[in-house]
Amino acid sequence: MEKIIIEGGHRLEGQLPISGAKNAALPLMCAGLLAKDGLTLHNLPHLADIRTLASLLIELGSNISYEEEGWDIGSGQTVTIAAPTIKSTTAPYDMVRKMRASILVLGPLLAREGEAIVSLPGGCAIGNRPIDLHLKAFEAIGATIELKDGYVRASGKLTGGTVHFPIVSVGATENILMAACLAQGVTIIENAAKEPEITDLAHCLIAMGAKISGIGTARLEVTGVRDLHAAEYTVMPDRIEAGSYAAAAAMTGGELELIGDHLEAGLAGSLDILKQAGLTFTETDRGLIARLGTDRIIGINAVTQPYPGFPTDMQAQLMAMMTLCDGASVITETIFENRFMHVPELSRMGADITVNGSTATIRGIKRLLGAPVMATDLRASMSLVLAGLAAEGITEVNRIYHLDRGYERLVQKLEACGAKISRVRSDGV
Ligand SMILES: CC(=O)N[C@H]1[C@@H](OP(=O)(O)OP(=O)(O)OC[C@H]2O[C@@H](n3ccc(=O)[nH]c3=O)[C@H](O)[C@@H]2O)O[C@H](CO)[C@@H](O)[C@@H]1O
Ligand SMILES: C=C(OP(=O)(O)O)C(=O)O
Repeated sequence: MEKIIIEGGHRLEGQLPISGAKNAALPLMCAGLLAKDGLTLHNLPHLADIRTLASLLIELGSNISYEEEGWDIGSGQTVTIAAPTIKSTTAPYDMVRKMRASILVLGPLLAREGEAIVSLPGGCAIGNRPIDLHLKAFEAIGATIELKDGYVRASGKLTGGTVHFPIVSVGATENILMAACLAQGVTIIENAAKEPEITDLAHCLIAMGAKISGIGTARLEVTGVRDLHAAEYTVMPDRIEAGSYAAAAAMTGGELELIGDHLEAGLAGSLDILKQAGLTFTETDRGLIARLGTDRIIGINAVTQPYPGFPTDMQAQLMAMMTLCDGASVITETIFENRFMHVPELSRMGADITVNGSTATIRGIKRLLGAPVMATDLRASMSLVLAGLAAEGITEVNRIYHLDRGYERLVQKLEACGAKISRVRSDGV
C-alpha cells in the first residue's frame, strides 16, 4: 500500500498539462469493439481504469497495441484497439467489479454479436448506481434482457426504436448510442445526456462511419449502418482534472497555466461557479491560466446537475476549496446519494461543515491543519489532496489507489509546480 505525503502551504505556480479525459477514454475504448479493424486513440491517459478496461477488451478478443508518445509529464499514449473477431461475449464479475464503466462493453457486444453477458456492476462508495436505464433502453431497440446469477444477458437483433430516458444518465446514453450505430433501423434517444464526453464519443463513432445527428443536444438520432470501420481519434482533455487543478491554484494563492485544447469550453459546467468563487481564467495559446482574482475565496451556492450544470465529479474538490471561503457556502448533491464521504475527513483537518440530507453547509475558516486522512472514492481523495496542499503542516493521504484511477501523474504534475508532495509506501519506504 502507498500513501501521499504533502507539506502544505506552498504556492503553486507553473504549467500543468491536462491529460486525456478518463470518462471520455473509457467509452471510446469500448467503441473499439464495434469495428473489425482498428480504432486508434491518441491522448489516452496512463490510468488504472484504462489498464483495467484494456484487460477486459483483450479477454473479449481485442488486440491492443501501444505506441508510446514518450514519458513526459504531459504525454498521453496512442493505443490501437482491433477486434477482428469477438472471442467471448461475457464480461466476468472479476473484471466488472474493479470498474463500473465495464458495463459499457454491453452495447457494442450486443450490437455486433447479437449477445452480451455482463456481470451486474453493483453499487460503489458514492451510491447504488443501478443499470436499469441501460437495460430498458436496450429493450426499446429490440433486445431481450434476462437477469441470472448476478449477470445480465442481452440478446437479439437490434431494430432501432425510441428511447426516452426518465432521468439523464451518461453511461446509459453512451451504451445505447454505441449499440444503435449497428442497429437495423433508426434510434431516437430522448433526454440524452449532453456531457462533452458523449460529444467526444459521437464524433469518434462518426469517424468510424456511424450516422448520428443532434450531437450535443438532448435528442440524438442514430441511423444504423451495417459496419463501422477503422478510424483515428484524439481523446478530449479532462475537464474534471482541469477544474481540480484550478481549485489547487486558488487554494494555494497560486497561478497555474493549465495546458490543453479548448479547456474553457470543456470546463463550461464548472466555470460559472468557479468564477463566482473568485477564480479568474485567462486564455493563452496553450491553455488557460487559473488563479484567484480576489483576496479570499468567495462563498457560493452550488447544486450538482447533469451537463451543463455543475458536475458531481467536481463537488468534493469544490467543497475542499469552500472550506477556506470568506463567509459560508452551500453545496447540494443531486446525482449520487452518498457523495459526501470526504466531509468527515475534511472536518478532521479543521473544516467546519454541516450535512443535512443532500446539502452541505460550509463555514469558511482561515486555515486547514494537516492530518492523516483517507477517502473511499476518487474525487473525495482529490479533495483531501487539495486540502493538504493548502493546509498548515503535513497531510498523509491513504488509500491512494482511488487517485490512480483518475489522476495521471498527480505527484509529478504538482511537484513540478512547487508542491512539496511525495508518494511513499505505507511502511515508510
Ligand atoms: C465513467 C464515467 O463516465 N463515469 C461518470 C458517469 O457515471 P455513470 O454513467 O455511472 O452515471 P449516470 O449519469 O448514469 O448516473 C446518474 C444518475 O442516474 C442513476 N442511474 C443511472 C443509470 C441507471 O441505469 N439507473 C440509474 O438510476 C445513477 O444512480 C445516478 O444517480 O456519469 C456520472 C454523472 O455525471 C459521473 O459522476 C461519473 O464520473
Ligand atoms: C465517479 C467517477 O467515475 P466512475 O463512474 O468510473 O466510478 C468519477 O470519475 O468521478
